[in-house]
Amino acid sequence: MSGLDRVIQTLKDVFGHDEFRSEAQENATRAVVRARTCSGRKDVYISMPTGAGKSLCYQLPAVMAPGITMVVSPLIALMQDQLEHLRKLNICAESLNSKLSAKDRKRVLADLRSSKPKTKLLYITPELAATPGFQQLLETLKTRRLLAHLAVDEAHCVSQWGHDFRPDYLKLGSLREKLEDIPCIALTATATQTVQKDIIKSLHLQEPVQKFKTSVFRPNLFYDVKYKEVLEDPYEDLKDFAVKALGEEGVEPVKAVSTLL
Ligand SMILES: Nc1ncnc2c1ncn2[C@@H]1O[C@H](COP(=O)(O)OP(=O)(O)OP(=O)(O)O)[C@@H](O)[C@H]1O
Repeated sequence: MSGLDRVIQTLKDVFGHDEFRSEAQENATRAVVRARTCSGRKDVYISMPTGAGKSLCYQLPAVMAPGITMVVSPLIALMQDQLEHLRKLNICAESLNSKLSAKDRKRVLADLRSSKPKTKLLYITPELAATPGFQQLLETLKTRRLLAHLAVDEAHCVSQWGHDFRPDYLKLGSLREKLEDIPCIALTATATQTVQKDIIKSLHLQEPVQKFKTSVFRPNLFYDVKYKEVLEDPYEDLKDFAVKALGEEGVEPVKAVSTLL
């Protein structure tokens, strides 16, 4: 089966989606798949709004590739969400973080040190990435040619111009230097040109970087201000709005309610 067909097959069989959500999602995913197999043009930068399906762009290639994809994520809660999602799909995903029990840590490390690790995606915090113990583990994985990709989620945390600057993200530059042969994928939902430049520089993404960007404009989100002083009955007005939103065709109730928050 050709590489392209395998992408669609994996999308359907493993992730349960009939099609890609957008052209950008498809192009970015295919670029990450190709990054391991062709020389040159390896690193990928993905900027798409929240909920656009950025995670699939590294998770699908991770499933297709032999070896382990390492994912840097800034929050343990975010990691947990991803782990739950992947495990429901029967994808072997693990994490190493400060909240892990000693027993689980031992189990994860034993798998990583085994001759054929089952782990396909390993989620780590930027703090852990910088520790000597982890660097040693990484070196071993690299020597054994077990590293497929390095994905950096919420990559804008690397930039002091971004809204979520995390000093530990800066240490990822030296991690990247040690893994310069491994394709790197930087993902963010919020990146201005300045932040984009910072990400590319700090993570030592190799030029020419392949960039996939979609507009952050979200047509389903809007702000509306009503002064309750001029409303006859503000609660009745809010109730009417909620009922209308919940009843709107094609709008899922949860999304409609979140509009009210
Ligand atoms: N091709 C697809 N078809 C249908 N659903 C999809 C597709 N790709 C992703 N999704 C779903 O879209 C939702 C959002 O995906 P995801 O969490 O990857 O978004 P994101 O862009 O990473 O958002 P964030 O910026 O919050 O990390 C998930 O429930 C995911 O399963």
